[in-house]
Amino acid sequence: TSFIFKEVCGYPLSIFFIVVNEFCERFSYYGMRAVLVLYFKYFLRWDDDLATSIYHTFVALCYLTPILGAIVADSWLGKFKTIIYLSIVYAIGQVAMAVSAIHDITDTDRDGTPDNMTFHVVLSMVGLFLIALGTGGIKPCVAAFGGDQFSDHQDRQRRTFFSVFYLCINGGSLLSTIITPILRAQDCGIHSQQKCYSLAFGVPAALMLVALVVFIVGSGMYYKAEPQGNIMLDVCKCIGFAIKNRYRHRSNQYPKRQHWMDWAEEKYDKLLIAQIKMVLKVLFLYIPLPMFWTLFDQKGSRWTLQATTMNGYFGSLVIQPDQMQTVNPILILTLVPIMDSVIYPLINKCGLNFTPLKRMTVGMLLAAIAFVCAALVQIEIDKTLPTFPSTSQSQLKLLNMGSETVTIKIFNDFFVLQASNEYFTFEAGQINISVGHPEVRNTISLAKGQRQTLLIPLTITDEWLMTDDITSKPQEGNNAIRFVNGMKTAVNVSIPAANFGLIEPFSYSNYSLIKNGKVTFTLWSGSQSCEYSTDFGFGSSYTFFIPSTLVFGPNCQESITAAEDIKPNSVHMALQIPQYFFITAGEVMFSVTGLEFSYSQAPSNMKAVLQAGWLFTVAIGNFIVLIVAELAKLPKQWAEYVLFASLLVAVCFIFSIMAYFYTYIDPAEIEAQFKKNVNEDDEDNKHKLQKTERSNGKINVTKLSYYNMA
Ligand SMILES: CC(C)C[C@H](NC(=O)[C@@H](N)Cc1ccccc1)C(=O)O
Repeated sequence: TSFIFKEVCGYPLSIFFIVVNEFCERFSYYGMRAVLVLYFKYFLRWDDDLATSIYHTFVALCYLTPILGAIVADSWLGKFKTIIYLSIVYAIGQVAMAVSAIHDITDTDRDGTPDNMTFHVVLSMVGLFLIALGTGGIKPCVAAFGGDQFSDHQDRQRRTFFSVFYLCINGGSLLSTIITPILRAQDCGIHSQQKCYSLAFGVPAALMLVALVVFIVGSGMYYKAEPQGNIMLDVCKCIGFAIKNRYRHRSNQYPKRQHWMDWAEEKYDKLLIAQIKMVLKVLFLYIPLPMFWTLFDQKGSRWTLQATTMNGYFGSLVIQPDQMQTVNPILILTLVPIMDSVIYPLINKCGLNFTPLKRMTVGMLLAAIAFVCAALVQIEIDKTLPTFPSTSQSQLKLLNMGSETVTIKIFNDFFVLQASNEYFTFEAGQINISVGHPEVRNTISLAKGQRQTLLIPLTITDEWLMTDDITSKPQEGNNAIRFVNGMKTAVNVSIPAANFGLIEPFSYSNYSLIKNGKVTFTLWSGSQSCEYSTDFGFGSSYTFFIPSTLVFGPNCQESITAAEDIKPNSVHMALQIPQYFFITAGEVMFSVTGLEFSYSQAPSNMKAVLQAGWLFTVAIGNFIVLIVAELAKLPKQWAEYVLFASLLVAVCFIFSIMAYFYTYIDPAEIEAQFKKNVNEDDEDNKHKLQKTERSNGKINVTKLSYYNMA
């Protein structure tokens, strides 16, 4: 097809539209993905399990649909039309998501909650399906279409294009993962104000429309390779025939052929057979690759959970656990240019031939190192975690509600205390406790696997109270807070974000979860009030004791005491930076290189198919996470990290052997030779034909017997 070819600094101008399109599309995808789980949980009101499994199913689907997109592009519509049509599907999906998040549509009683949840669920599921189809479908086409814009001699420019392409992916995703959570946190609505998920989905929808428009604007400048018929069907038929024919001629009387695909020669074109051999060689090499993605994609799950047990204060800035993920695109934006302009040229200067497959091997090793770092950080975190009772044990803490210290005897140990900050561990069952002079004895029952606090009343002869305490670290960096009222009157405790309710005399409240930062509690007793302020870190639990001697007035800061049930997270989130650094350096070497490798090694009519094969390794990697995590169930998280690192090192070893035997090819060159062969149909020339292969990244000329050209 005809097109206007314009070049800027040696690069086709058309790629400008392609990279801008990718930037907007990735903004749209990652922006929507960033708030998806919260939308499931808080808007659709699904539980954590359902929300997580639908989320992962959606992500997996996004990496399975590239196969569909590639088949449509390579065999029917061509990449250009496939991108346009599927982008429209994609944009409709994003708009459906935005509409599904407008609570006012079904909020007939105007109480702020949707009244017909089925409408919202169905619309959002349809939306997600369309998005998965769209994003997955266009993904292999956009990268391959970009690669198509370069001519055969523009190898260096094409490599740079793939790096810039990767930068755009990460620029778009970085911006959107910062922006959409902010949009979600706004209040909006017609009849009542609710969290603005519709805006958080609406902006990605708008960006997808921008992506589509930008892509269409560049239309006249693209080189559009024509689709060459239903290539996938031909490939399947050809492979099927080769297998059948080989089986039919299994007896020793038939001479062996060099490659099992050569058994298709009777019926199929030699060029097609050669192209299938090229693709199969690369696909075989892909077998170990999903393991890299298995580790890589745990950034969003395991590493984020790890961050929830860490301290996120960076000076006055507080980083939320899920925000740590933005370190990845930030590092990509810095590492890709450094690698391309400093590290790789430096390695070249040292005379080392750092081939794509060697880069990918190093990338895998770096990812394994990242997991070793994650294990080391986990060991540090584990040291700071509380030791909870085993299933046969119980832990007990004492809180004296009186103003005088009392002597307490448990078995033969004496304690003189107001309150004990530490838990004492016992075998579960009954224990005898004596308190004060004259001694008041009591037998208390300790529950198995529980933490409890014994509240010793003001008058020790009164009934003793036992509270059930928290037995796990509060999730997502929250702090679990409760109050014990030692006063003779009921007290109401509140903060803007939570109300502990009315706490009866000599009684206690339930735990409430509150965020980190400075919190001011207001205590009310009748018309009297006072304020108590304190600072919270991440993941702590406190029992605040209101003594009988408390005087209501401007403040009650001095009187209230805090017992630390669980210490705040003390290992700093900055310690995750090394693991992010290694996984991202690994990603640059593995993923950016792999993207380009998949393009350069694919025959012209199967470029998108190999891109889809590459993305398929991502989908398999995600499934492995689910399977290994489910099967291994290691008691210690650090051990699971070490297991994943070891698996990747083992896989990397296998991959390096496979890579050693891989011969780089130039598909365009081979195809050209074939075509020349057919055109000339000259016996003499045929014998002269030699195969141009790239061995260890350098072009060398060898016999082309493998591809059976002669
Ligand atoms: C997995 C994909 C093949 C590669 C690519 N992803 C990335 O480049 C990630 N670094 C982007 C990212 C952004 C924010 C949080 C985590 C990851 C892609 O999406 O095409």
